[in-house]
Formats: sequence, structure tokens, C-alpha cells
Amino acid sequence: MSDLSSAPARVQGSVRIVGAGLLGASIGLALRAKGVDIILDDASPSQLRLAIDYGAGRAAEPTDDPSVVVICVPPDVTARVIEAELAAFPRAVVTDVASVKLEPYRALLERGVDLTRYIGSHPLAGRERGGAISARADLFLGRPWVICRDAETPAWALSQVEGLALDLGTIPMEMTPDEHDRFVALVSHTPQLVASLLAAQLQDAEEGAIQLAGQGLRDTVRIASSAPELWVQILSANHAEVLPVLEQLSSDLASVISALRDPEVPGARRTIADAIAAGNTGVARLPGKHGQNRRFASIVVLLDDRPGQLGALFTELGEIGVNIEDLRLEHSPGANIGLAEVQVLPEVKQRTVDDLESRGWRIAEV
Ligand SMILES: NC(=O)C1=CN([C@@H]2O[C@H](COP(=O)(O)OP(=O)(O)OC[C@H]3O[C@@H](n4cnc5c(N)ncnc54)[C@H](O)[C@@H]3O)[C@@H](O)[C@H]2O)C=CC1
Ligand SMILES: O=C(O)C(=O)Cc1ccc(O)cc1
Repeated sequence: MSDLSSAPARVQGSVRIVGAGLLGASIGLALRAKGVDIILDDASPSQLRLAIDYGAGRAAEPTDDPSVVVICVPPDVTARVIEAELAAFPRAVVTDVASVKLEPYRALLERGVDLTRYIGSHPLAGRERGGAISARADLFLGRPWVICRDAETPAWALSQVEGLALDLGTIPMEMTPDEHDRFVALVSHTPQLVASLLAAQLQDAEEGAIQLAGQGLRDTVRIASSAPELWVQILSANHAEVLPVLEQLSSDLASVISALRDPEVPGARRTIADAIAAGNTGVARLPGKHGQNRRFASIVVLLDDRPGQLGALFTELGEIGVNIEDLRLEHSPGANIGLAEVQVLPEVKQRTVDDLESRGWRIAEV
């Protein structure tokens, strides 16, 4: 991370950010760390002041002449703000980060707006809670940044948006607005709905069931804390692409329901096994923890629920010369132990387990 912030910024000139919430303030924080002049604007004066207080940028001045404008407002006002910013700053390239790309693009075309200086963007990174208060400079590190340009996009404009994406530590990926919306329907919009619908089943669950909830459920429902106001906009705007994914899911679910009505019926067990096996094949395609390109090995350490345990674990890992690549903590309310899942390089895993055990640490699952 220090390498990224110490490298000089690729984006040239001042960057104006409209919408100083989670995305806007996070972009501001990351670019300011590279010395970029960040101008913030927001329809809400209190959000604007908060983002400035957090160090995400400065208030706009009448003499501002930004070279890039990044629009980070809710999807349903994105097209209107793009149009206004293109008109207000005739030398700037204008981009936006809305989670849907086709609807704002179509709306602008229908209004006859000249889109030569507009390039749609979408960083595939976020958090469940919006607002500048949730902003983080490292929000985008290693995540894809979709860029939707067209044949008329000038090279200077593309290079500014690519520079912005690289300055934020993302991986720029070019695609059309149609492709983008079809892809995110599968990998972002449907998962949000499924997580929400599953988590909704917990609302009236018995307390005993809630106490048993483990990491599997938490992994599956994390994004269920997302804001309904934002998601109703995203899902309505992309309904045409989300619908076929949901219909396929509904048909697969109906098959499993039918098999579970009577698992003794010939073929029923196979339907259930096929559903789980198809999931194995799907998840194996994902880079990261459960799928291909798995970079790190996982060690789960049991921690007594008392002060200093985590610090002691870190210190001892340092003493045995092991770098922590990633870390996840799990602590169920009422339990007097916690679990620290430490990711290390695969080649040091066995040595780490042996050294930790010889020092008295309990390894839960290797
Ligand atoms: N939340 C997430 O995880 C992600 C969100 N996005 C996209 O980023 C955009 C912003 O989302 P968040 O930062 O999460 O929302 P947010 O609610 O944290 O921030 C949006 C900000 O826009 C301001 N705003 C609303 N209308 C405005 C207008 N007409 N002019 C100026 N400011 C206005 C609001 O006052 C608010 O401060 C959305 O289009 C969303 O689809 C993209 C990737 C991830
Ligand atoms: O929290 C996560 O994992 C997300 O996937 C957040 C997110 C929400 C909306 C987007 O358009 C992109 C990313």
C-alpha cells in the first residue's frame, strides 16, 4: 500500500468529485494521499462538510478548472448530474461510478447530450454502509474498475480515466455498458438479492438458531446489511438483466424443493447432489479463497476471550518470522473463545502450524 501512495499520480490536474458519500470520499482520500487537488461537492451540505473534515478534499471555488469530474451520486440522478457537469466544465473528462451503466448512458443519448468527453466507470468495490463516515482510502485496492468508452472517446480522455483507476489501485477493464450490466446482474445484483432474502429468514428465527450461526451463514449474508434506498435503484435500473438470472435460480430452487419433498423418490437424491456439485464447479471458477488462483494457506487459531490474545498471536507470528497476508476474526456472542483465521504463504504453512502448536496455541482447522 505504501508503494501505491508514494508513486506519483497518473491523473493530471484537479479532480472534482460530485457526491461526497462512500464512493466519492473514498476516491478523494486515496487521491489526496498522492497529492492530487480534490474538489468536493454534494447536494447535502452536511455530507460535504463531513467529507472535508475526514480529509477527502476541499470545497469548490468559483475559479476551479478541474481536468476530471467523478460523479458519485445515486444511480437515479447520475445522468442529470453528468449532463450538468459536462456543461459546467467544458475542458474536463467526466466519469461516474454508478453500479448500472446502460440506463444513464441511454438517458443521456435520448437527451441528445454530446458524450465525447463522458466515459462511464464502475469500481467493483464497496461497503454495505454509505456516507463519508464509511469512506476508506484502500477501498478499491486490487478490485476491477470497469471502463465503458466508445469509438469516439479521445485518447486523452481515456488516459485520464485509466490513470484515475490505476491511481486508486484498481485493475481497469474495458467493456460496453450492455456487457457490464449483464455481468453485474450475475456477480453483484443477484447475489445482493439472494443474501437479502436469505438473511430475511432470520428475522423471526428462534434465539437458539441464531446462537448456532457460524461463518458459513455470515459469509453468505454479509451484504444483506446494504442500503435499501440504493439497491432499489440498482435492481430497477438493471431489471432486464437480473430477471433471467433470477428465473434460472428459481427453476433450480424448484427442482431442489421438489426433490426434498420426498428424497426416497428415484432420482431425488441425485437432483440434490447435482445441485451441490454444480455449486462446487461454479465456486471453483472464482479467484480467491474457495476457488482457483488460491494464493494463501489458511490457519485457524483458537483464542481465549481475554485481552491481549490477538496481540500475543501477532507478536509470536512475528517472532517465528511469518508474515500475515490476511486476517479474519470470528467471535460469537456469549462464546468464551474466538477464532482468528490467518492467511499465510502456502510454503510456510506447516512450519507455522508446528511452531504455533509448540508454543501452546490451539489450531482449530488446517
Ligand atoms: N455503495 C457501494 O458499495 C457502491 C456504490 N457504487 C455507486 O456509487 C454511487 C454512490 O454510492 P455511495 O457512495 O454508496 O452513496 P452515498 O449515499 O454514500 O453517497 C452519495 C452522495 O451523493 C449525494 N447526492 C445525492 N444526489 C446528489 C446530487 N444531485 N448532486 C450532488 N450530490 C448528490 C448524497 O448527498 C450523498 O452524499 C452510486 O451510484 C452507486 O451505485 C458503486 C460501487 C459500490
Ligand atoms: O461489499 C461488497 O462485496 C460489494 O459487492 C459492494 C458493492 C456494491 C455495489 C456495487 O456496485 C459494487 C460493489
